[in-house]
Amino acid sequence: MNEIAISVKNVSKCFKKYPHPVARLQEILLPGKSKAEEFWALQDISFEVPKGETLGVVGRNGSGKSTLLQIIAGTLTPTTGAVQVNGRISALLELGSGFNPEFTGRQNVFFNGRLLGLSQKEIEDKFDEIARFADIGEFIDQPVKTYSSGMFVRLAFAVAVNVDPDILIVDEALAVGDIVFQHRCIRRMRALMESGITTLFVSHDASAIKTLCSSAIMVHDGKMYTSGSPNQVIIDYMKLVTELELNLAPDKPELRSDDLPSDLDNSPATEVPPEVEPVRECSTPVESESVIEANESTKKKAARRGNRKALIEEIKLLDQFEEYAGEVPILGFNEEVTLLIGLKVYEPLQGCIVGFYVCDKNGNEIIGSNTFEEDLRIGKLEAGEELQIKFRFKLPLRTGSYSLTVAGSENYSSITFDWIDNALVFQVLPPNTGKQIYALVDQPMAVSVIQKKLPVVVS
Ligand SMILES: Nc1ncnc2c1ncn2[C@@H]1O[C@H](COP(=O)(O)OP(=O)(O)OP(=O)(O)O)[C@@H](O)[C@H]1O
Repeated sequence: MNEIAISVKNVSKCFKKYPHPVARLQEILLPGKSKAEEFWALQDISFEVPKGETLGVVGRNGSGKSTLLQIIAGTLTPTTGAVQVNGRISALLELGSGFNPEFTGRQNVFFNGRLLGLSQKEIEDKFDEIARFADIGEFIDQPVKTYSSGMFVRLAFAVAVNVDPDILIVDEALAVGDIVFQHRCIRRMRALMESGITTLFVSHDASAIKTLCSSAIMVHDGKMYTSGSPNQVIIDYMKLVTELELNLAPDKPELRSDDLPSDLDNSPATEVPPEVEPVRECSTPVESESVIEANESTKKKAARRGNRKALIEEIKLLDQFEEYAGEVPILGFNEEVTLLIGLKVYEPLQGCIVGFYVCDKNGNEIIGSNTFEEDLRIGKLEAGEELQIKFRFKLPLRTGSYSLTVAGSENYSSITFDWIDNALVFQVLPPNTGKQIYALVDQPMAVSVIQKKLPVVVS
């Protein structure tokens, strides 16, 4: 069994909230007459992170993520519960926390290094690498109070990732630096993850969570809402966010497999749309056991959200001959396919936009578009109308299995009426030329070589 790097057991955190600052003083002077209100920022959170794993933490603003990370990093104590950490933690929690504003960047590197348990010699050995990574030039010898927020994060990140931590905790800090720096951070974090360190990564960036993390948790209103694969947690997160926007939020996460029809029962629709599964054409017999497995797993992971003013009632892939490709299509490399989306309107719409993504196993969006971007405008729609939309595109993809996300939103409000993740899974076969595809997508390309002959040496 994997060694556990972080164990969080039944952790809760209660803050006191005072109506005004004087109330805090009154509490000290007149104990027993406190006007403070208790606020539980975290309630009964438990999870474990095995050594070497990268755990993504997602949740809306104020859900308790920073509080949780600060408790794990040891800068806050839990009110109840326990945290056990095996290894040295380097945390990038709040911008500039741990930096003394009067010290120069150089002095802060040494100050922080010592706080993290490194010897003077160890920091001296690492200093050049830290300064190179931060890349803030002469500012390294200026007081950090003169830094821009970008410089701050550069130095903080450079220190955090170069002190040989066993556990790295990163809270959203990557969003502050410029794009070049963000890329450098991601590369460095990947290298650290591959070297076997344990990472906790808080971000609102779904694709960063999906690409960087091996698993994820979602905190909502201070409670553990869901946990699992990054892709599934992001799907649950997006579903909750949409439902909260539409005032449809459930108190608890819903089952994600067979309960799709009932997951929007509170919809304000006047003419109630039928309870539907995400539509797959089921009449064609499945071809093999692996196909059956793929279908079962699709069904388990499919997730649906939206206000149901219109519903996607048909999703089919057609092969290069425009023939139905089956429930779990197996398609050729670069095959031209047609995605057919059938829509039924249940309440009037001020026009709509329908789109799709082809996602890889981690949920990264590889191909996608929508009717608006393709210059196809769909005008006002009345209840009862039905539409069939076709996207035709090629699949220049690496061999493997992919899923389709299909969605529609109302034109002017941009409110989603139906969004189905993992609506359908399909396989892409290797190219029959024998060419090996290493990247996610293969582009046709021209290659040439100019070989310069070495001058003939006459002896
Ligand atoms: N020191 C504190 N005293 C009182 N309440 C606090 C304190 N720190 C945090 N809170 C409250 O606890 C809740 C959780 O805050 P936290 O910063 O952990 O959320 P978050 O998920 O990290 O949010 P964000 O994504 O905006 O950073 C919030 O309602 C916040 O106001």
